[in-house]
Amino acid sequence: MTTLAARAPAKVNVHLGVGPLRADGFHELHTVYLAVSLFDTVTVGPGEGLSLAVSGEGADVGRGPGQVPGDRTNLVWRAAELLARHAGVAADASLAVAKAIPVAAGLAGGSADAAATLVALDAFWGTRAGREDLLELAAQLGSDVPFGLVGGVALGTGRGEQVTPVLSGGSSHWVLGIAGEGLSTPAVYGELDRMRAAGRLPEVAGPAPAEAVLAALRGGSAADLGAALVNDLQAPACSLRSDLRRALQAAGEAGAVAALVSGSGPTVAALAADERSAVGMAAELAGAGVFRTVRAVAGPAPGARLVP
Ligand SMILES: C[C@](O)(CO)[C@H](O)COP(=O)(O)OP(=O)(O)OC[C@H]1O[C@@H](n2ccc(N)nc2=O)[C@H](O)[C@@H]1O
Ligand SMILES: Nc1ncnc2c1ncn2[C@@H]1O[C@H](COP(=O)(O)OP(=O)(O)OP(=O)(O)O)[C@@H](O)[C@H]1O
Repeated sequence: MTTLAARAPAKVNVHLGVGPLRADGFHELHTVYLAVSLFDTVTVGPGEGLSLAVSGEGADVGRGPGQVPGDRTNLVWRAAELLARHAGVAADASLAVAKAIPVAAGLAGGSADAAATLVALDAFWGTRAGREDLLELAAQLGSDVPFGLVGGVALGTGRGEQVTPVLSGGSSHWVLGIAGEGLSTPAVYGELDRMRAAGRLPEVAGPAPAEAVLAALRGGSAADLGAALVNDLQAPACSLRSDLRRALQAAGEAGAVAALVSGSGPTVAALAADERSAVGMAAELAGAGVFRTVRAVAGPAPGARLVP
């Protein structure tokens, strides 16, 4: 076999209820993940030991904030080592990741790459890990990685790693706008804790339940979905990056049904009434000078899959 490729999607959290900080350093979540049509691709081939090449739009290789590591700390490399150890095979493969998902944007790009790597190498090495084993390995790599395998629409509980697929009626159309530099996920969770402790946000006993957004997704109406969107990390992300308020406002002015920060940000996810209006909104927002990158996408998209 020469090479094999798998791709995995970016996500938007259409509901992100965050509970108090747990003793293990994570927060209890009730989240609803929506996979959208923006994919990274991981290609694997023969090699002695592991090697990694990173390419793609905005894929700046390095160790700094917002950069993609080109070494064994990359989630692609870590996923390969983990699967090899689990299956008892030699970790021999050349790995190449082509990034389309913006880095440190709250779109779970690194998690998508880890999920795609598990799927590609499981086939390439013939390790035949079962679905449950792959989900377990994914959870060891990061809270968002199991959802990268599952895709579609799913409820995430625990620290986000326990995923249960849910029904949704039809698709939704979004414009993703990325303003300025990336944001660090731990920094945004830390800011939430500080804001709650200082009384700038109410303290919570547990994560906000996701029922309203789940009902809106089942119904399939963009207006209902827009009214139900929740992200507890939006206020801390805006506190760290004041330009995000202006970016959310720009999405509203361009005709979004509703807009929210995606995950830990700084991506703004603007919900459109339909595909046509998403294309129009993307053109308008690209010209507004607020965003560095603008993409029209649709959800739900499939989870990590081999590319035929
Ligand atoms: C913001 C989200 O993208 C929403 O889906 C995720 O919660 C983040 O998931 P992720 O990037 O896969 O995060 P991980 O790699 O598991 O954790 C990175 C750091 O984020 C914080 N973290 C993450 C998940 C969680 N439920 N509580 C947390 O407090 C912790 O400081 C943790 O050390
Ligand atoms: N394959 C990868 N692609 C991108 N970043 C990676 C990768 N592997 C490791 N990283 C590291 O992870 C950091 C966060 O990248 P990522 O693009 O996954 O952020 P994110 O979308 O905000 O994550 P999330 O939404 O899951 O919190 C990067 O700054 C980088 O240091």
